Amino acid sequence: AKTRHFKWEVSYIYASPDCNERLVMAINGQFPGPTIRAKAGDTIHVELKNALHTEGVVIHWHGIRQYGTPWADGTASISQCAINPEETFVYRFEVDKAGTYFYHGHYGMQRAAGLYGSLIVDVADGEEEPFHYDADFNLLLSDWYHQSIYDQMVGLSSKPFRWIGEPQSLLINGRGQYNCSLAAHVAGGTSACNVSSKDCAAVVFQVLPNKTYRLRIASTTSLASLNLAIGNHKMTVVEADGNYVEPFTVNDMDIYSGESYSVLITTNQNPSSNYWLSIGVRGRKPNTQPALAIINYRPNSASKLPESTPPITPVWNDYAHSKSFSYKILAREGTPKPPPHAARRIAMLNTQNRIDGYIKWAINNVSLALPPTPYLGSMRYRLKNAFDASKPPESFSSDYDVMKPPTNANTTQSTNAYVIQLNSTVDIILQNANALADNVSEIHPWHLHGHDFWVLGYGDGRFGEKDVSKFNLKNPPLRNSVVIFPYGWTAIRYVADNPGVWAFHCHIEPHLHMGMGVIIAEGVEYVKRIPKEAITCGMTGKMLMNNKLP
Ligand SMILES: O=C1O[C@H]([C@@H](O)CO)C(O)=C1O
Repeated sequence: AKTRHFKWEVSYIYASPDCNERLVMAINGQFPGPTIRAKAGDTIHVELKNALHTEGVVIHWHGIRQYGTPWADGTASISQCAINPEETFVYRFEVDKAGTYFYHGHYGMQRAAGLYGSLIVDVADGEEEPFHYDADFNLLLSDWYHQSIYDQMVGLSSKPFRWIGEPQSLLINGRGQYNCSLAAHVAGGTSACNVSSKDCAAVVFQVLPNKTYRLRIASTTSLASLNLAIGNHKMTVVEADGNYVEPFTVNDMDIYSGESYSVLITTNQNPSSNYWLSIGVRGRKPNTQPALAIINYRPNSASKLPESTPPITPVWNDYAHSKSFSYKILAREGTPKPPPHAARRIAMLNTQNRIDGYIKWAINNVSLALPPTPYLGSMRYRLKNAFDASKPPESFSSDYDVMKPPTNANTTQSTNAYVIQLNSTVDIILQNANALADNVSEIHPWHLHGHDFWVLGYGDGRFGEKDVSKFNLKNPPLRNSVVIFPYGWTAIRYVADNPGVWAFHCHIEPHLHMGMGVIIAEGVEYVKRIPKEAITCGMTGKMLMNNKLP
């Protein structure tokens, strides 16, 4: 195994991801940031310099469990202090499992400003993937707003509330089209794109006929749930979130923010043509053009536009279609199985609420607020009053009607955390509900830091004790992200085997900003000495200054 060294600088640059120039957060002047490619067992060493003028920054390595390095998880106020301008922080961690990952900002809404990139882990030398392919491609999917993230954040925390609305464009590897279509010549009804800048030209994937390609697809969208399809080609899903799944073949797939997949495609179509790859919006009434990329069968010219129309995204609220995809995802044989029983079950009700007229999201009526001192340090060194020491609720009222808006929408904000017994097995039931408006319940993709979990099942309506007997303990997929469908529930199980403090939250950037997440802590007393640079702020900063490191 190798140690791979990177020297990165985060700064804003001018770029035109969808042919409209804006400030974009970049790494070493690149947007999206550089792709990290490593082998399982390698150590990644990133010296991250904050070259922003007046704000802090952190980077989260999404899907990497950070065994033994919880301070490298890159979550501001949770695992570390935000890195100040001109300062450098070293992220050093092992990538222990092959798979398709990515990294992104985890401070304020910096992810939505463009702070993201791919992290691909190949199998270790001498190991083989359990499927064959000739070459692979990365597709990092995102959505893009023309409004700055400051404008967005202020709007979300203003009274009256100003919702950010739907994104202006969808991006594939940082490139998209705003209010126009690359396929206007065949699609009709849309205006043709004037792709004047290379920043926003069509992304081209060059292939040879009769080969098999692995598409590594990850979504780091701020808001949008996506559907991806390729004209004339079927896709065989083989990986989800860095875990192998039992292969299954589909014409199109949904992908939610925070998820990653690998699919295999075979280039067995008429080789004299090129084909569209399309991503469009699911789960919210779309007001954003699909993004298109070109599968370019060599030796055709890449600029030869496909003659067929791009695949059409399923209707946004066809949830049956989305569910049928999610339900097909099962563990590949050989995947570790869940323990047969859980020691604790936490039910988490997801609701939209109000505090003094400000709109929030809450879990069991607690809307997450982050403390000035990162939990990892304040818990490790047992500092008093660094955060709310109360216990967050284990469940919610038995008469809560998830099909109706909350009868009492008033919520409370708290920095409290779930403390989990080290090495215990925990079930979490994520329960969706009606939002503030009548007849509205939205998709929320939840992401757990520091662990993979098993997805034991999904259901419609309110979860009940009878549903426990339907849990899939035979071949539940291992993942780090999972969706809850409108008015439905999702059950997960995980083993709390990673000493540290971890976020578990909705991966929709504005929803997290509005409090949609919880903090879980386990075995913090076993965390080895935390690098001082990670905790030199707030109360841990004072502790270090007083030379009181226990
Ligand atoms: O958090 C959200 O707020 C709006 C809406 O519910 C209130 O304007 C919306 O669509 C969200 O997802």
